[in-house]
Amino acid sequence: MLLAIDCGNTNTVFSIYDGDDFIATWRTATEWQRTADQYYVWLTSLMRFEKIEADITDVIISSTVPRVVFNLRVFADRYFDTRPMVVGKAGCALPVDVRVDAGTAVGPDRLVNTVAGHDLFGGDLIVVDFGTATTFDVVAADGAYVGGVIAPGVNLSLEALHNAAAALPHVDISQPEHVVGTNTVACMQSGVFWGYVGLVREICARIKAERGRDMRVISTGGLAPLFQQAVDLFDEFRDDLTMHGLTVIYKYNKDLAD
Ligand SMILES: Nc1ncnc2c1ncn2[C@@H]1O[C@H](COP(=O)(O)OP(=O)(O)O)[C@@H](O)[C@H]1O
Ligand SMILES: CC(C)(COP(=O)(O)O)[C@@H](O)C(=O)NCCC(=O)O
Ligand SMILES: [K+]
Repeated sequence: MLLAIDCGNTNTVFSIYDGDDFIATWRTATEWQRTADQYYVWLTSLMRFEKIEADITDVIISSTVPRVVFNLRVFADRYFDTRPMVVGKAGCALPVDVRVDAGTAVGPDRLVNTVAGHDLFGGDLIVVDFGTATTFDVVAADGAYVGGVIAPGVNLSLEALHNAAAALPHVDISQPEHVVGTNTVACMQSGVFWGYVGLVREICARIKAERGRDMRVISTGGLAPLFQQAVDLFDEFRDDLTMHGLTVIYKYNKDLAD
């Protein structure tokens, strides 16, 4: 069985697959100090709770936080006796080209999203991922990653307002009832929510214009449905897009090795 680990700047998601069958998924906060032993205790107690008996033989990791990779490697080696594939590192080939400026270290999550988007929806795509940052990954007709856009994440924007202005409280994102807020929280929610709708719409329109073609917009991340329900921003939403990409990259490398 495969353990796929998607480590973002805020959360790390662990998913187990048996061949193509999805078995289970769990999420924990990303902390680079966490040791291999801590990962193991956490994961096995959740597996026991859900009565899942998984015989993990392979591990694949994508991490936007370089420092966590060391302990995740030890985790795979010590408890599953396997050398993990790490996206962006030697020994982990990608089934798509990456066409960016020389020396650019593209976030592995963006490469994985590109692979997943191409596998599920073909080419000429914009993949929007609502993570710590909001990323737009541009996927060419042949599936190559050809660049994109990085914008501050939704919660990061709200946190920045709260941290920088003494009178602004901590606020959770939601769709405000009116654009014109009549209290502080409603004003902040309006600024970030409608500002974000505009940001996504404008960036997607400009990407399509710059590339001179229509492109499908694929979204992922917990906040995508919140924006989609307000206005038609995306053609497709896939909650598990990054995980799906990890399974595609795993299979691609397994086939190369056989
Ligand atoms: N379903 C959701 N509803 C509200 N907030 C969410 C949801 N999913 C994630 N978030 C928040 O969105 C931000 C990004 O989360 P996540 O997608 O896990 O980021 P990353 O992949 O960068 O670790 C975090 O602040 C997280 O708490
Ligand atoms: C842009 C990101 C911070 C997004 O990370 P996330 O929000 O998923 O934690 C990450 O993809 C990253 O560190 N990228 C490196 C620079 C680049 O992709 O060009
Ligand atoms: K991500």
